[in-house]
Amino acid sequence: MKIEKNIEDFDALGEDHIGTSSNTPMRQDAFKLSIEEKIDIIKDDVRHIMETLGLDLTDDSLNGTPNRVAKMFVKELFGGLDPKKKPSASTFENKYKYGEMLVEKNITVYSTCEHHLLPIVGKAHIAYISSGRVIGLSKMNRIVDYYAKRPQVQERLTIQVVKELQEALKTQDVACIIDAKHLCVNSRGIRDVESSTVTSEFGGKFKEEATRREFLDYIKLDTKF
Ligand SMILES: Nc1nc2c(ncn2[C@@H]2O[C@H](COP(=O)(O)OP(=O)(O)OP(=O)(O)O)[C@@H](O)[C@H]2O)c(=O)[nH]1
Ligand SMILES: [Zn+2]
Repeated sequence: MKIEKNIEDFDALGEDHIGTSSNTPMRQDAFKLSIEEKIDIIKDDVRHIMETLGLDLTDDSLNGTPNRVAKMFVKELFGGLDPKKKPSASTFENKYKYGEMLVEKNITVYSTCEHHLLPIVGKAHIAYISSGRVIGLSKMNRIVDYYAKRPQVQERLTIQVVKELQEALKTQDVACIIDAKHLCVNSRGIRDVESSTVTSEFGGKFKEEATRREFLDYIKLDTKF
């Protein structure tokens, strides 16, 4: 396949440039195939995996699985690789002059670990201090969901959420903490059911102890899954 860089598509993905640590590593021909073409190719790949495992795909319970999995990958679990799905982060003027921290906590995170393609399930907590703009509350949940719907490592997801909000809100004063369970740790390998992973990214004023403490006090990090 011809490799061509399509800068517009990458910009729409929210990636300023390809290959830096906080960007999702993408092939340069990532946008050459349509959604339908991707589903068609992945369907055959899933069928191949299942047949290699020895499964009889003429069984009426297994017959639809390759197509089902392909659709789920492209449209659901990894839908955040499609720049068209990027939520519009509508912001408004801070007319009410609200000057304190705003915290959106317990945002549900469903993502997929890029090392094992197993679920990451947890909660994200976001805080920002307005520099003149405010953002619709649901947009923060949508931004988390968009970046979560990719093969991910939790560190990158945390940073991507903060960068997106910093850009939308035109301020560095944004923070995100994610507390999540990785099924690759909980259900296989070391099989530690209890452990979870906490990641954080603190921008601007959140680098200061008092501001960071206020955020942590609001969320109390008592997340239950
Ligand atoms: N830093 C980081 N590591 C992750 C994340 N999700 C999964 N991992 C780790 O990625 C590592 C991959 O290590 P490998 O040794 O190549 O994989 P593996 O042989 O399956 O390792 P085990 O899980 O220890 O059985 C594992 O230690 C996972 O726990 C994440 O979001 N961040
Ligand atoms: Zn994993």
